[in-house]
Amino acid sequence: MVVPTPAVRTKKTRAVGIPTIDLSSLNRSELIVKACEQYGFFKVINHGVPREIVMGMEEEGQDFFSRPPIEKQKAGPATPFGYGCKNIGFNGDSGELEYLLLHTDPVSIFERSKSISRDPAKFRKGHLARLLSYAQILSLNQNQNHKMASCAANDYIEAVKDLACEILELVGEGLWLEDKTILSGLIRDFQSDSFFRLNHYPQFKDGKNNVWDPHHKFQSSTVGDSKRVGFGEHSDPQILTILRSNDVGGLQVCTNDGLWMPVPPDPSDFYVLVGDALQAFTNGRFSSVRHRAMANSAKPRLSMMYFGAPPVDSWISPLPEMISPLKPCLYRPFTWGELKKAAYSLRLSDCRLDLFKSTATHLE
Ligand SMILES: O=C(O)CCC(=O)C(=O)O
Ligand SMILES: [Fe+2]
Repeated sequence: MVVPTPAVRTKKTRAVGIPTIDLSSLNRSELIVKACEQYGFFKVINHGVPREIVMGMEEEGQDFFSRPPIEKQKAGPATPFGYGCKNIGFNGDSGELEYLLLHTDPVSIFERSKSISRDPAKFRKGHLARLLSYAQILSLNQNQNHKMASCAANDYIEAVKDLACEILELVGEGLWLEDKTILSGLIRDFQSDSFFRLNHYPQFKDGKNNVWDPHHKFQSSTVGDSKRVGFGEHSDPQILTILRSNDVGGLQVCTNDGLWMPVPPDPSDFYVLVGDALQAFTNGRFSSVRHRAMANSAKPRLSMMYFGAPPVDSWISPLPEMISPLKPCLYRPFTWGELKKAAYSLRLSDCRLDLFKSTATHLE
């Protein structure tokens, strides 16, 4: 047995600039690497994801969460995929939110589609990934405009997956990796274990003073003094997260000096978060960003996360280019399945990557 390090906690907040990367700029790969090193977090603009695709997904998400609980529960419990309310994970973490967690892996969704669809043969025609997600959304929508919903989800997932891959290829370029597609290849893999998550944070009626006002800077007291946690402090275990929210604030990221930085919402752009797996691949040159979402707004917040992950059996270990006599290998090789299992068996805020350090203390 190995013991994870307790999480760093802090109550302070501060407003500082968020690194913003123009994906059409010439020096984008250097800027991405710099942002991943300094913050493990950045915003991308000029990303090329069409607005209609994003808005289509937002509408479907809003429609889903506006339904009565009994309808939402038809998506099945979120253990691990489906609809969840307040409970996060399996170990007692909770927050002021409801969510829908979907697997983007075509094979497992295909399996699920057999028990969902009234006409499974229909699902076997055409491109699997498209048809399979269709099956999941169909289960949520029953007889309602499910075709539209399935297209919205598939289009969105495809678009953000492409964006994640483009960013990972730029990371490969910026790090001078011999194979620039080594990381993107993992999430493009047919068996990639990537997830898609929609979080809905209901409005907070007493939170009038805490509404995000785009015309004013965050005051340190605005978010820092607000106690309602929507999604507690954690890092994402996957390679990379592509996050987008409606125009309501709540996301905060933890800086290297342990301060919470409020992230202004920007419905037209995406935020990118380095996950634990990328920290391991880069031998700690990038750090996964600790983040949380507060739920203090007088308006409901809807966020959408694409978590880019490798196939369950694929190995994660520091890339050869990241190792040198001065930077010895920090992590032993492990599979994504092992890291995921560690994440499921620990609390949300635990630093599960510590379990895989070369020097981790093994307690028998
Ligand atoms: O809803 C958000 O803005 C953040 C949620 C989050 O960090 C997650 O689902 O992993
Ligand atoms: Fe997260």
